[in-house]
Amino acid sequence: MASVSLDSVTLRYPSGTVGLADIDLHIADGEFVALLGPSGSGKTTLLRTVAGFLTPTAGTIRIGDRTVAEAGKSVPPELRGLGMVFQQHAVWPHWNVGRNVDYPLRRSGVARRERTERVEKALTLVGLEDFARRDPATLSGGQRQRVALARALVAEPRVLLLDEALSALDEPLRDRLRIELQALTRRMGLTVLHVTHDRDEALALADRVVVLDSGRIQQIATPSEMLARPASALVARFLSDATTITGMSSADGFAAAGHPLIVQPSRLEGVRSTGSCEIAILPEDVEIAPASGSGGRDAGTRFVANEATVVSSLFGRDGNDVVLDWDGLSLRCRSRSHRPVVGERVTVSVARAIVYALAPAVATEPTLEPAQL
Ligand SMILES: Nc1ncnc2c1ncn2[C@@H]1O[C@H](COP(=O)(O)OP(=O)(O)OP(=O)(O)O)[C@@H](O)[C@H]1O
Repeated sequence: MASVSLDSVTLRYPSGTVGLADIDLHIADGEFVALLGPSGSGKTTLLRTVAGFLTPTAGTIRIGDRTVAEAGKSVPPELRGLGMVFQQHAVWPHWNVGRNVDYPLRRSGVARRERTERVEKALTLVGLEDFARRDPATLSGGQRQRVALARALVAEPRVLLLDEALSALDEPLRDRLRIELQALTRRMGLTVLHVTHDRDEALALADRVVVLDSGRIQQIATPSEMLARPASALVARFLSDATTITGMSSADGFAAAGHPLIVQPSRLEGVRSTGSCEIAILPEDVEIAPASGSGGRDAGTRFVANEATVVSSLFGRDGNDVVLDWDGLSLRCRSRSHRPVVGERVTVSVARAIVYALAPAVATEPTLEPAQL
């Protein structure tokens, strides 16, 4: 097994698009790292650069103590000692399962007897020990993906690269394979780099999660750290469906720009300077309760500043996923006790908000319509 290090890696496509910008990432030997990020953020580009299908424009990549990419030098993928599994089960239909798994060993000229043993061992690892003679066409999606995994593992890779490897599978099969994948890779002590667009999957499997945006690393952290302390408003939005809003921070707390939201100082975390800023409110930090009376605009005249209208209310195992329209602000909350109905008026209070500094260019002056929450 081996570590993977990227130092100042930049990749610019011939079209001029920046795929990766100044990436510094060190994956320890035996670590499971998940790459997350919005569509087009550079996840696949990063994985393919580590794999050797793309050559960085600048920077260095090391696998173990070997430099595999640096200015003017790129070791081809087949010589990097990697195993790879992609979203589409790349299993050759005209070969039986055993032959599919045997392929990397035949290609590297491993002797027949050793190949037989290793194929058997790899199929046993993924729970397909009786499937060597099966025609891939007779397998389920999950079984075909296990064949792909066995073929990646048979060559005893130093690092396993997974590109949306479970994404084409339906639940609950996907859930089962997630469990198997973690058990297997931890037992083998494999270094894993796993690209996924599934936030829960990344958080569930990884020792550390990397969030990318526009080819840049936004945050590297353990799943629990990242959930509790997202490094930017973007990470909070992307990872936790946080609501973000700009405004002014002062000793009196936060006052939103053009919105009645006020958050008391004791409920603010993060950057504590005064001036223009952005806050992120996680869904679990919004508290709602049925509004008293008819709520909202009293007889069409009095505006009740901390009341909102329920736009949607989805049932969830960990609480109801509720979206509110609060004076034009779409606010997402997770309500454990109360499942409101669409159109209902509720009172809103914010238990915690995380403050982020704003770049001066995008700072906005607040229009204050204070409401004490
Ligand atoms: N071959 C290419 N030529 C030019 N630009 C490319 C190429 N491949 C990707 N890009 C661009 O590089 C950026 C990163 O793309 P990439 O496929 O790595 O994103 P991603 O995070 O994997 O996205 P998704 O989740 O949609 O698969 C995007 O702006 C994309 O349009």
